[in-house]
Amino acid sequence: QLSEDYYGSSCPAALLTIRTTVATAVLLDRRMGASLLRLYFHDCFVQGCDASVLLDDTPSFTGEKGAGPNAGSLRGFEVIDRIKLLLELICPGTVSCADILAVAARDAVVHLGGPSWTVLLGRRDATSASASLANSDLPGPNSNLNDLLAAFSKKGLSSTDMVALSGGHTIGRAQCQSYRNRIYADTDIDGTFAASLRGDCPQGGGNDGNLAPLDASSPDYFDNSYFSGLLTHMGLLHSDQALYDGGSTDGLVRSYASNNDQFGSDFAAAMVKLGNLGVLTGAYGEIRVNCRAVN
Ligand code: HEM
Ligand SMILES: [Ca+2]
Repeated sequence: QLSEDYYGSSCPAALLTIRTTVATAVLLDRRMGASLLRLYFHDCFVQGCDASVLLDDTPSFTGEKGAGPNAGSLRGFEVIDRIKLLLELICPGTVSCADILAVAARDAVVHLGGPSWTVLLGRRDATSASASLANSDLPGPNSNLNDLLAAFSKKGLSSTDMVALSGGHTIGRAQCQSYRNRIYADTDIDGTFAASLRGDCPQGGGNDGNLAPLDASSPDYFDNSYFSGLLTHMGLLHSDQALYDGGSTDGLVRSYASNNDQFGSDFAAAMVKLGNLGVLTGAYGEIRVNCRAVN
């Protein structure tokens, strides 16, 4: 029941406002494109695409920001705040934070050279959040292929959707604590690649926050080189290499590595599916005035 032209008469400048704010943010910090894409994924996988991820903790409320996969790692909240501030000036109480996340993710991908797609609109914002669902439903970096397939299947997403969406790791960075296990314990990793990462990510601990690109060859450009990297055993996370490790998804990884258009169209289709998860419409939810707090 989402629709393309949802804000066509109520807030005709909404899409342009989001696009220009995202463009500015990405110009100032290329990584922000990746961070906005991840924010959308972490919203939609927990309670659905309802902006639950944006709610701040209060003395009487614990949201998702402190959950394991999010704490000290999710970025981009200030960009969403800036967009919301502008939209509240031009059409108060109209555009949901959940729709802002969905459009910003699309625009971020486009700005970094990736595919485009139509974002259906009309999501409303949750009045609750779930730290426990964030901990249980977001897959961790040490997941194996079965874990990944199960986590996506739980959301009604296919193995093709899972592999295509994992291609989101064609942009952005991960912290040492997310790939330490991979560079010391895994055997299906390129030796030179592993050695090059070890210096900044000591085995015994420390430097947990040091960053490495998820796609070593073009971390700020949205292309299929993430998949080429998997073919040479240069996936940064254990969960990345799990997609190409002798299992059922090897063939799809090879296809995406050799066909950027196929990756782009499957990624776009899967992003639309992701955007339909658990959406609140009609009388459910609200249009938050401030994305960090319920009205
Ligand atoms: C398949 C299961 C997935 C796992 C296990 C996973 C795990 C992770 C981890 C551990 C990080 C690094 C966090 C840190 O060290 O701070 C990360 C970063 C990232 N993830 Fe995923 N992720 C998955 C799927 C996705 C999907 C579906 C998308 C989007 C479509 C996505 C987009 C990103 C992006 C763009 C970054 C970099 C963010 C930045 O640089 O700020 N991930 N992911
Ligand atoms: Ca959510």
